[in-house]
This record gives sequence, structure tokens and C-alpha cells, in this order.
Amino acid sequence: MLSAILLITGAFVAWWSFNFISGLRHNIARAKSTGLPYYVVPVNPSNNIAQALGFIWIPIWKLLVPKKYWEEIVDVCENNWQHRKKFAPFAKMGENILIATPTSITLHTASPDVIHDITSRRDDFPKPLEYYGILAMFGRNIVTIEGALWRMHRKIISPSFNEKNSALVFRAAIDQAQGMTDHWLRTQENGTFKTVEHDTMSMALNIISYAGFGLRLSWPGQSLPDDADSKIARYASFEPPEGHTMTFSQSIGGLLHHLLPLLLTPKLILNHFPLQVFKEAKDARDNYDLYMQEFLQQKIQDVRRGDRGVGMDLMGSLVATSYQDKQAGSKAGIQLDDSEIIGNAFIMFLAGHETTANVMHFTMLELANNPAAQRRLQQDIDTILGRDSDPATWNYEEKVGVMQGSMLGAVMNETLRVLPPVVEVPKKSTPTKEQTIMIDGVRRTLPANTYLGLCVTGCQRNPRAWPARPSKITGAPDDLNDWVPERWFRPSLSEDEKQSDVPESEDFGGYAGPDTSASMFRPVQGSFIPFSEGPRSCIGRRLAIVEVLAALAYIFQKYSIENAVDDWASNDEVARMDQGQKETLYKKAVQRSRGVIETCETRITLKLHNGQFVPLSLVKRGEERFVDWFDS
Ligand code: HEM
Repeated sequence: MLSAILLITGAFVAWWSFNFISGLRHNIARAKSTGLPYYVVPVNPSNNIAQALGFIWIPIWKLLVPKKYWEEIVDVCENNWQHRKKFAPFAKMGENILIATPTSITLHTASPDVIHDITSRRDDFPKPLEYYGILAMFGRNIVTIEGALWRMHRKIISPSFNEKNSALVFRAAIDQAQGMTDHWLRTQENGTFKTVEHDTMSMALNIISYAGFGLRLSWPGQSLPDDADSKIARYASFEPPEGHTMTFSQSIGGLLHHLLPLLLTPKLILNHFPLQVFKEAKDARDNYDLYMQEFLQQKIQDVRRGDRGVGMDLMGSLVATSYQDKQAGSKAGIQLDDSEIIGNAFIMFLAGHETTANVMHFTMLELANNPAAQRRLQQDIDTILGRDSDPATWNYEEKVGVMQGSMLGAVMNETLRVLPPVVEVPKKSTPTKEQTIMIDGVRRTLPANTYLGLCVTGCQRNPRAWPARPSKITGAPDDLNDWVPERWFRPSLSEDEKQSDVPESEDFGGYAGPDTSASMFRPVQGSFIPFSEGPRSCIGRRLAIVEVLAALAYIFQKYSIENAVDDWASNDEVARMDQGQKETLYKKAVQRSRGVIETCETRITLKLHNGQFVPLSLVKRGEERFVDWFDS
């Protein structure tokens, strides 16, 4: 028996070693063929499991191999390196870093030219679909497919992303920002609230649920409007409706929270192994699945009756393509099956909510840390919208362009630059054909199946693309790691390097205009890619931009946001302090906030994890204690 076990183990080790060595030799030869400098790493660091187990294999690697082989490249192997190391690895090793491992070769790039070239050539550099398995959990969808099938999904979905619906999102964002600030005023203790991350997630979920799906979700204490459809009230309920063990929002929140166990654990184990985290993950998945099945059936009935849903009615449009066209003899030749309809709905909830919430969240934290920027933001809001105007009267068509070109646009852009929700956009060269591309002025050939990481955090700090000034915060020679919204009012590099406004020659649907205002600093192509670029860029970016602008305008027209200081001094103690003491106190709070922000990491998107939060204070304008005079 023992000898059989030893034999099997020995055979396995021999097989594994053979694969390891032959895979590595093969990939080193592929890396060499590009003519680019390359680094050899024993494990593919982009792999999810390798990232989770980095604390084991990286120290072993460092122990077994001489320092000169790992000391530079190890920075690009650690989990969350894109946010933690920023542009530093590219400053050291060049804008393009090629890694050979036993299973892959990967080129990480922070070069605007290379990024622009890759994103413009969709057919030559498709998405590595193997990275997107988790997002197909409820059915394949626009994010998890390529080629003709992707085109079909995009064609069905994109008409809903129009300016009429952007106006609806603008309105919904104002209503929801009101719900959120009222909630903070009701729940603040000693003027402090600690739930900004959770609440911005709720706000963004409520907005996409209403504008995208006609589902009205509200804040505790808010009642549904009289015209709300009784069929959809169950989705807004604060108690689980019949047949469910959690509310609709809890099911989505739980899904997002447990995406990793859902991805990594085989279904059989997840469903039956008695571990609390598995139980929570399974409950969230099952509840969400049931909600969506119910919603689908309801939409099928609506479509058959010819009822149009509210706003974008994404589910209704998806259902219509299949169920309406089936009746009409499939005139468009496009049909999605039920799992694809539910899969696409899932992706809209997911992509449309966590990303935008992070931008809102971090922008508020940064504004509390940068009072001068907050004051300038409020001045711009007063000028554009009026200090005492009623937000219900703000007109989308008239105001949105000016808002985007003001400090509102600048603070949003700067958060997207420094803390982008997606830190690296993955692509690869076609599986069967090598691709040529200009890198550092030399034409290079990338072998078939080369993985590409378009490093968002890197290119958005590349000094070649971003004019910089010395850092006021750290004293560093440049301020590219700092959140400085005023940079968006600096002159652009040069006329001909400006971002192109020329639409794609082929229309892939969705918003085709630029992401930043023409009156501001215009990043060179490939250097500002929070929404990616080219045909496969974010379909929801206009909605996200409009949502953030409207919500920030509502909040900062009426209120200021300060860092909470109650961990160091009571309200009475602050009231007795002189200016110098207040300054020392607020600096402490800013320092703490910056420290917490630095801990953010990517699971699905870049955000705070592990219970980290920054306590804040919402104060009526005119009642500030710090941000009306403090300068960081
Ligand atoms: C600040 C907010 C947002 C950011 C930073 C963002 C970022 C991105 C990025 C980087 C991609 C490309 C991903 C890749 O190639 O792997 C993407 C794609 C996508 N986003 Fe967004 N997104 C945001 C908001 C939204 C919203 C509000 C929606 C929908 C309501 C949305 C829906 C999508 C979809 C459907 C795709 C896939 C498009 C395709 O493959 O054709 N996103 N987004």
C-alpha cells in the first residue's frame, strides 16, 4: 500500500516537474522572440489562486533563487501591486514589463501609445475570457463573450444607454443623494457617521435599480411614491418577502461580498459544507437567482401584454428581443435565452453599482482631506446651479456640460485617475495568430496568446503624459500620486496630442463622446482609461459620469463634509480650541484618512476591505468647524 502511494506521488512529482520545466522553457523562448527584456517568475502572478497564495510561494521563491533574479520583478507579483506600487515598477523597469512563467507570458504596460493601439484593435487583442468566469455565474453576458456573439449582445443593450436615460439617471441621483444625506442626518452620532462606503453602495444600487430596471429601492424611513407599481414593491421591501430569506438589496450585497468563495469553491462543497461563509454565499446567490427568475417571468408577461417598463427597462428590452421577436417571427434574428437575459441583468447591477459607488465614496473622503478643493467645488456649484436653488429644477440638458467642465468634473476625474475602480484591463493577443505592435518606437511581434495588462493606475500616473508639479503632501518631485483636482485646469500637452473626439468608424453602441470636458486638461490617448478605451470600453460610462456629477452637486450645494475628530476630542473640547489646536487636530484626522485610503485593494473593484472605514461628519454649509478655513 505504502509503496503504491509513494509510486503515485513520485509519478505526480515527475509529471508536474516535467510540465513546469517544459512550460517555462517554452514561454521563455516565446518571450525572447519578442526582443523585449523579460523576467522569469515561477508562478503566473495574475492567476486568482496564485494571488491568494502569494504569501506562500513568493517567500519560497525568494529563498530558493538568487536576489538578482527577483528583486525588481517581485513588486509586480504581489497581490494588489497595481494600486500599491503605482507607476514605480514602470519607472524602474520601463513602461512595458514582460513576464514569462511556466503557463503564460504577460506584458504589463503603462505606455499610452501601446494601450491606445491595443484598445483600438479589438479583433487583434480580444478579452481573455478565461478571466471572466465568475461573471457568467448566472448566464453568459456582454462582459464574458467575444466576437459576433458580443456584437449581438452589445447591439441589444446599447440603445438603452441614450441621453434620455442619462437625464433619468440625473434625476434619480439627485433623489437618492437626498435620501442618503437625510439618512446620515438621522443616524449621525455626535455628528459622526461611519457608513459612507455602505451607503454609497446602496445609493448606486438604488439608482441603477430604478433607472435600469424600474425597481424603486429607497432608504429606511422613505416611503415608496404613490405611483409605484405594486408588483415591484417586493424588491424595495426592508423585510424579505414571501419565499425569500433576505431582501433584494441584501441578496446583491451578499453576492458581491462573497464573490470570491462563489468563484473558487466547487458548487458541491459550497452547497453542502457546513461553513458560515459558504452558507451566506449560497443564500445570497439563491435569493438573488430567485428574485431574477421572478422578475423575468413578470417581464415576459409585461412584454406579451405590450407594457413598457420605466426608463431604460433593461430587462424588458432583453426579454423583448427573445419573446416579442419569437412571436413576430424573430424579425431581428437576435434571440437571447433566459440565462443570457438574467446574466446580462446581473452584469448591469454589478458593473453599474460598485464602480460608481467607489468613485462617490473616495471623492467624498478626498474632499474632506482637501478643504480648499471642497470650497472651490461649492463655489462652482453656487455659480452653475445657484446657492439656494431647488435641485428639483436643475435641468439636465442645460447644466450637465457646464457641470462636467467645472470643479465637479475635476474632482470626479481626479478620483478616477488616482483610485480607478478597475486597476488593470486584461486583454490578450489572438489565440492562433501573432500580432505586431510598436513598443518604444520599435515594431515588435507578440506571440499568439500573449496576455496583456493595461495598467490603469500606471498609465494614469505616467509623467510622459501627465504634467506634474512638486508634491505639496509628500515633498516628492511630482504630485502624480496625490489627489489634486486642480490639475484638470492645467493646460493640455499640445493640440495634436489631445484626446480624439472622432467617433469609431464602426458604431459599437453606447456613448461615443469623450469622457472629459473639452474645456479641461485633455489627457493624451491611452493615458486616462478608467472606463477602458475603444469598442470594448464601458457602455455605462456616461451614466456613471452623470450620476456622480448630480449626486455631488446635491450633497455639496447643501452640506460640507469633514473628517470626524471625535476619537481625539469631544464637541465641547473642539469648541474651546484655538485655530492652531484645531489645525493640529484636523491634520491628525486627514493623516488617518489618507492611511486608510492607502489600504484599499482590488477584489472585484478597488475599494476598502476588511472593515476599514473613515468616519465623517455631514454639516450644513455655514456650520463647518474645519473645512471652511483649513488648508492641507
Ligand atoms: C465609475 C464607474 C465605472 C467604471 C470606472 C467602469 C469601468 C469599466 C471598464 C474599465 C470596463 C472594461 C472592462 C474590461 O474590458 O475588462 C467596463 C466595461 C463595462 N461596463 Fe463599466 N464602469 C463604470 C460604470 C458602469 C455602469 C454605470 C454600467 C452600467 C449601467 C457599466 C457597465 C459596463 C458593461 C456592460 C461593460 C462591458 C462592455 C463590453 O464589454 O462591451 N459600467 N466598465
